[in-house]
Amino acid sequence: MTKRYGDHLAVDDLTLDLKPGTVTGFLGPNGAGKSTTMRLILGLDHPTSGTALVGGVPYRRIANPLRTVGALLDARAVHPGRSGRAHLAALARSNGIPRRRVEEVLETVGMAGAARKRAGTLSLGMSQRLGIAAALLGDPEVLMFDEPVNGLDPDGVRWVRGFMRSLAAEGRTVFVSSHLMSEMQLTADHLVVIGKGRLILDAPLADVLAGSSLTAVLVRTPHAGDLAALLRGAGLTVDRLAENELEVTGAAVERVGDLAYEAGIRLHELRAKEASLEQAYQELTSGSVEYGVSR
Ligand SMILES: Nc1ncnc2c1ncn2[C@@H]1O[C@H](COP(=O)(O)OP(=O)(O)OP(=O)(O)O)[C@@H](O)[C@H]1O
Repeated sequence: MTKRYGDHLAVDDLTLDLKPGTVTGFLGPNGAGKSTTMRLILGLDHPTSGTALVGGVPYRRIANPLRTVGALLDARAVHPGRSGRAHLAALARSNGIPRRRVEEVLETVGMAGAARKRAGTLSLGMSQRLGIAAALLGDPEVLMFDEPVNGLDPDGVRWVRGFMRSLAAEGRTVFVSSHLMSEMQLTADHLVVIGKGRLILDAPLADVLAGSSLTAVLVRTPHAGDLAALLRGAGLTVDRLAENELEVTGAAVERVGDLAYEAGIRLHELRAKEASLEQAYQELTSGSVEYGVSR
């Protein structure tokens, strides 16, 4: 899809395929086009060119959309004078969803006790929970959340994380945007990164972390000199951190272990030191075009 506002390209020739059974984390700097992409998928805005399909169908053609796609874009977009329960009941009625489902989702998100409060008086965290409840109402196969942990306390953050994982484990397609790299590292299986509306990266989380130049293998051995020479000979980059400690880049932990074993070099420690997603993300979005699109 492409979305142009005047001469500003908010989404620039973006192609994505979101898979069931997966939490796809959607990352990008402010103004990158994440919310716009979600709005385009939900038919809240029209792409300038291209299409978004949900299960092969444009959102606007889905008969009971809440039963197919649940979304939380803006937790405060609820009538402030209505109770959480009344809000959910209205949504259920207009989408042919049985009334008992309202109590179920209130229970699921842990706000049954606050269901009578007017939406306008809820804390941001409780509003987020109400928004998640609304997204779940139709028991949809596809769930989209724009910054769902925004405003949540640590307990709430942990709850959302576990919840996203369990939705994906049930085979649902979960698409979630966030600014919190550390959070995505714990939540997502797959990452999509955009910058200035363009796709920068579309890859499994594990590949992103492994591909970062900051990912290294740490080795402790009484024969650090011999091992360093051996690994350099095999084309790897080796830093000697201490008398008996090396940091190796350019190979996975298995390769380093195998090379040492074959040369009969005793190891006292061998472990992968993963780059944090934060670091990998910074490498990716540092603005250089040479990162381009990679899969
Ligand atoms: N209705 C609109 N009219 C004009 N410009 C818009 C409109 N909606 C979004 N934009 C612009 O499109 C770009 C992408 O905005 P969008 O909200 O999708 O980014 P985002 O990645 O969600 O950002 P954030 O992380 O800050 O929420 C921004 O430059 C924004 O100003």
